Amino acid sequence: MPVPVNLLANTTMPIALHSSEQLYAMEKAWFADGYDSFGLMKQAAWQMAQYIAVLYEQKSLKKCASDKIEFCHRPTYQHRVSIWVGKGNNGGDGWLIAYYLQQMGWQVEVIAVGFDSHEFEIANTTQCLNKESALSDAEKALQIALSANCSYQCFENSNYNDNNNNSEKLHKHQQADVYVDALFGIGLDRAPAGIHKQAICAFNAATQYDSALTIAVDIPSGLVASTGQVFDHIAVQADITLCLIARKFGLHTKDGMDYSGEVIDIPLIPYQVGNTAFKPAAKLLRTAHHLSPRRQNSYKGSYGHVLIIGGNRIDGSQGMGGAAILSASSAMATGTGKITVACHEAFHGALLTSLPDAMTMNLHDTDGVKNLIKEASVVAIGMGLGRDEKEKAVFITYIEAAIAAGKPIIIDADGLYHLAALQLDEHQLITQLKEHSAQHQVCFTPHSGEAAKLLNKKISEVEADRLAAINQCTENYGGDWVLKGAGSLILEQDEAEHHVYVCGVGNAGMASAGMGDVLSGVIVGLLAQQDLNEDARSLHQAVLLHGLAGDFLVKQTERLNMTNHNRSLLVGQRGLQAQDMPAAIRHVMQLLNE
Ligand SMILES: NC(=O)C1=CN([C@@H]2O[C@H](COP(=O)(O)OP(=O)(O)OC[C@H]3O[C@@H](n4cnc5c(N)ncnc54)[C@H](O)[C@@H]3O)[C@@H](O)[C@H]2O)[C@@H](O)CC1
Ligand SMILES: Nc1ncnc2c1ncn2[C@@H]1O[C@H](COP(=O)(O)OP(=O)(O)O)[C@@H](O)[C@H]1O
Ligand SMILES: [K+]
Repeated sequence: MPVPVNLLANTTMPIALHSSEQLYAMEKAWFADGYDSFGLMKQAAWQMAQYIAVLYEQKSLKKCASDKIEFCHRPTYQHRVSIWVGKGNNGGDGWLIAYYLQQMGWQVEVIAVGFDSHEFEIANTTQCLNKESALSDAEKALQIALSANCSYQCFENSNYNDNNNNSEKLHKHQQADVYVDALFGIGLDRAPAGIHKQAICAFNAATQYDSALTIAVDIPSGLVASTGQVFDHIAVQADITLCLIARKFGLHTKDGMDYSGEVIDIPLIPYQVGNTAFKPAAKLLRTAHHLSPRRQNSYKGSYGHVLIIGGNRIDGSQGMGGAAILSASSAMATGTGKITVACHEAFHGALLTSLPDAMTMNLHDTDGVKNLIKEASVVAIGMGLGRDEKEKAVFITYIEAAIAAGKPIIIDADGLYHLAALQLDEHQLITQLKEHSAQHQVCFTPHSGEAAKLLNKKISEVEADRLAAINQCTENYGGDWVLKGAGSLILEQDEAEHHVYVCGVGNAGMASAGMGDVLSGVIVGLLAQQDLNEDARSLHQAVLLHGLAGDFLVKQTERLNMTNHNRSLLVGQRGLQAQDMPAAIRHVMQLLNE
């Protein structure tokens, strides 16, 4: 059997990511160009059936190797597949996969969710068969499977529900080697409820019970293709997702990565149909740009002077000196020439102990800091700055000075907090910053909580559509943005257009205190190094570098040249601390230099 080619598996090119609306538009244009929708569904299902057979064989081979037993084809053994179908076209794909796998000799059982048995009686009549043209694609697919006598049953929750935690009862369904999820595809537009919610839970329980290979058709059911949102943790947990036509944005951000497993593309149609080219919603990035070597004839001034403003101690409250120290250490690790940290004097000793390379300035020495702003190549402000009115005034003063001096500015953490308050007051600084961003680089780095404040929304509203949120941030404030989190979004503007990227590296070990401060340090450190080209100094490069460094500390990552992998740096996800990052950043920088 020919092995289908996974076109994008090992590419270093950015992968285009699309919303559901864009996918429907692509399909529509394709059909308008004279291609048949049911033909496309058959093609999709045939390819997926082949993948399922090959992927199952690969899994069996791996298991034999790990159990140290010889793999042999057993001609008498019939592979068993359980295919769970919904009523939309995703379900249509499922019925056709059942038909093709049965042709290929598999023992097939379809679990039909949301159907009543009456529909199958109608579907079986010749009258219906004769009116094929009046049927939807999903109904045609069902017809084909039924006419080939594919075995099916309607999902009834009582068959799967187990109030007594009795695994025998739970396992009333037929056992299978492979489970295929064709319940919902890109059409999911609300939280699964009732029978659908029950079916998703039962599907996950069954696959776990059987330790079976779990394959999602197009997208795991329950995951929203345009946003990456899963409602109340109700979604199919897939080992592999066979992604049809084009990559879905939701597979790579927010909940997407937790549910989709390995993603395999089945492109089916070209991205450009006739004269219509489809601009993706975003691009997935996994590899950082190469760094050019330094010129021999250079000195520290050739690599910029970073000014970090933060690390405050407000009387009677916690100190936040660590934020500025982490940021400065990370900037230094990227190779910036000089660093000054304007932080509370109480932290100068600690700063110099951990980073003797840095210079210090009293955060509240207004004239001194303003003079430094004039000298600096880039200014990062906000990490551990403090949130009271006094620090708000400090923030305004230093931002105004940076704007007046025409400097690139990075605003993070408490700086974003003040910005949100200033926008409520309709403070002129918001307009000044926006105007400044038209000429100079201004980067804002909120997580969802900070973005919510900046947009006067609830965090849940930002989380429900992170892409819309980052676009809104740019609209309101100008500048370039990172919306941090799993699958961080990056929005960069140039004169012609916005570029949105999804960071495809990083891990949950990075969900720990101080990681954001590290990121601001990487951003400001790269930006200061004018010898690097535009891509190598960009915001997306900084986010990638930060994620790669985090991955580097947690696992062997194929994204970097592993022959040079320094295993002594490995700390694992739970052990990962922000203070580990500068060493890893240096190592990743070195690998990118080769
Ligand atoms: N001919 C085509 O257009 C092709 C479509 N394909 C498949 O078709 C899929 C999209 O099909 P559809 O647009 O029918 O979408 P789905 O199969 O995802 O189903 C959408 C249906 O489910 C309902 N629904 C949405 N959320 C629900 C919820 N929470 N609870 C209950 N019902 C809910 C919707 O109202 C709609 O009726 C793709 O993901 C892909 O698998 C592929 O076969 C390729 C070709
Ligand atoms: N689960 C995750 N996967 C990938 N990256 C993550 C994850 N959790 C956190 N990060 C990254 O770590 C950083 C955390 O930043 P932030 O929330 O501001 O932390 P802090 O305020 O403690 O410094 C961000 O860059 C974020 O994208
Ligand atoms: K699905």
